[in-house]
Amino acid sequence: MYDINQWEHVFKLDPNKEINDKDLEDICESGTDAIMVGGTDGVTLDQVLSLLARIRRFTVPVILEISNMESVTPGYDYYFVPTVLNSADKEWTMGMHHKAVQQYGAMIDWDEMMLEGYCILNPESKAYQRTNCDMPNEEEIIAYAEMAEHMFKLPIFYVEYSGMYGDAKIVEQVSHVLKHTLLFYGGGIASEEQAREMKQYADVVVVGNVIYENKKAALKTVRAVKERE
Ligand SMILES: CC(C)=CCC/C(C)=C/CC/C(C)=C/CC/C(C)=C/CC/C(C)=C/CC/C(C)=C/CC/C(C)=C/COP(=O)(O)OP(=O)(O)O
Ligand SMILES: O=P(O)(O)OC[C@@H](O)CO
Ligand SMILES: [Mg+2]
Repeated sequence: MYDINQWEHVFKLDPNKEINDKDLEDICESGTDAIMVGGTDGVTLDQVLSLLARIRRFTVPVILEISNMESVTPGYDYYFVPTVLNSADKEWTMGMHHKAVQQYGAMIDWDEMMLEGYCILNPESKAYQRTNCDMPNEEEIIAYAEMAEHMFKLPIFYVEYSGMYGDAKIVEQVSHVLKHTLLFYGGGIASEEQAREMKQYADVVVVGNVIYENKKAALKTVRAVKERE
């Protein structure tokens, strides 16, 4: 299913982490709507190519979430490009993007590329620290979501708690101000209950680390999200 508007569940695989063939097969055949390949650090072209070749044995759509230009390669179904809205540095909102477009603009298929407006809310996460984020309060988070929807018209607003289960009330508030922009939630989902709770408000729930820590629990999140009325 290649229509992102229909997606509800995505597994995120970190190219910088090992996964054996059986686990990869179970994840790809789980009924998830897509596999996203991405991580904050240590992402190399070799890892990104190798995961792509292994995931391609299955029919699930596969997305590269770009974290650096060195590891971009053709062959993915979609390219998701993060722009970190609560970063204090222009570099992470549009600076790297500006350079990338100057260098690779002619090669970009714009229909395959989607910008994700990230709001990173876990100060302990690598992504928060790497991109020099500021911690927004509730009103500021809502304002970022409104900007994503009405000013920048981004296809995706991503409430990111990478590594930590987040505040469902915030996700609920954000859901009220988004109509066209899809709401992605990711961070710390390790059980069916958590997946179900965040799915009440998010269009798409993203499940990452638990794949490597407890595959059985990870697989159950797919059913939890999809069973919901
Ligand atoms: C060859 C070909 C097909 C070319 C075309 C490709 C294409 C579509 C190019 C687009 C050009 C473009 C605009 C590129 C953007 C350039 C770029 C590098 C932008 C910066 C992106 C960015 C802000 C990265 C920062 C890191 C970040 C926010 C990553 C998001 C993923 C994330 C939060 C992962 C969480 O993992 P982590 O925190 O590491 O968790 P662990 O602790 O578990 O690892
Ligand atoms: O790894 P976890 O904490 O599940 O987070 C998923 C994803 O939002 C990370 O970018
Ligand atoms: Mg991770």
